[in-house]
Amino acid sequence: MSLLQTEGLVVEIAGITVCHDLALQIVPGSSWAILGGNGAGKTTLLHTLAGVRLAQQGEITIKGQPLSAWPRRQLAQVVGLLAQESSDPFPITVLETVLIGRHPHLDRWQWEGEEDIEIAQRALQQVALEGFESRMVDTLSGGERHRVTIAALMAQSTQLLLLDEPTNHLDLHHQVTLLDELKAVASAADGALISVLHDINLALRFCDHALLLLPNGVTLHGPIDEVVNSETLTELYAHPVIEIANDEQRYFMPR
Ligand SMILES: Nc1ncnc2c1ncn2[C@@H]1O[C@H](COP(=O)(O)OP(=O)(O)OP(=O)(O)O)[C@@H](O)[C@H]1O
Repeated sequence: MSLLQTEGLVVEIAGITVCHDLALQIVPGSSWAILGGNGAGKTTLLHTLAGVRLAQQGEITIKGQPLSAWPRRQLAQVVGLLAQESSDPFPITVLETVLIGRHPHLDRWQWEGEEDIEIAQRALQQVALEGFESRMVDTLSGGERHRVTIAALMAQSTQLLLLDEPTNHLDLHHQVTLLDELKAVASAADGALISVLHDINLALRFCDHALLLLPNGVTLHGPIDEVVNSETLTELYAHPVIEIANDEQRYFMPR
């Protein structure tokens, strides 16, 4: 069964059609990239798939059940969203922040238990922040803060991971290792990932499928090796893109 499916999906925002009549099928084990220029509507689409905003038309189903029929708490046990920016309205430690990821798994008045703390600590190890548990998040660097947010998502233990620019603020090493870790988390849950990415070469490395958001709601989706090439990328970014290949991998660069 698909983890996520869309039928006839129409998403619009601010007079822009993000997608028109989109039929997607996201199955366990797959890793999707959403690609498009600035303002194409990648975040808007991701938020629509997460149930944070409503589509103009069409159906979204999660594990065979309409998205709108999922109670919020149960949905948060299956679908996790890594938003582009996080805010810290009050003083909070790293461990407390990661434990927020456990809330969908707790009853309304239940405190986090030993197992939740172990899960949170494991997530901090996965983002290479062990030892940071009692640090206040407002003292962290941008990259460290972002890794805490990723750890909270990992601790949420969902099958479907929706990632909005997961490599923001991360250096080259952490881009690669954290995408590896996120893939491993999804794989261990027999799940899938959908990532908004601006780096085509990271998308080729970590994703097996791609959804391209072209102008006027036109979309192109399928196996990444079939839909990503210099012609489609040149159209997507309205900028000439060239391909360079070796025996193992294709790379794309702006001309
Ligand atoms: N709350 C809002 N009110 C009005 N317009 C909005 C709002 N949110 C987004 N938009 C507009 O909708 C369009 C799509 O925004 P979105 O953030 O989904 O694009 P994106 O593809 O993720 O962009 P980027 O690559 O720059 O992050 C943009 O033109 C944006 O200005």
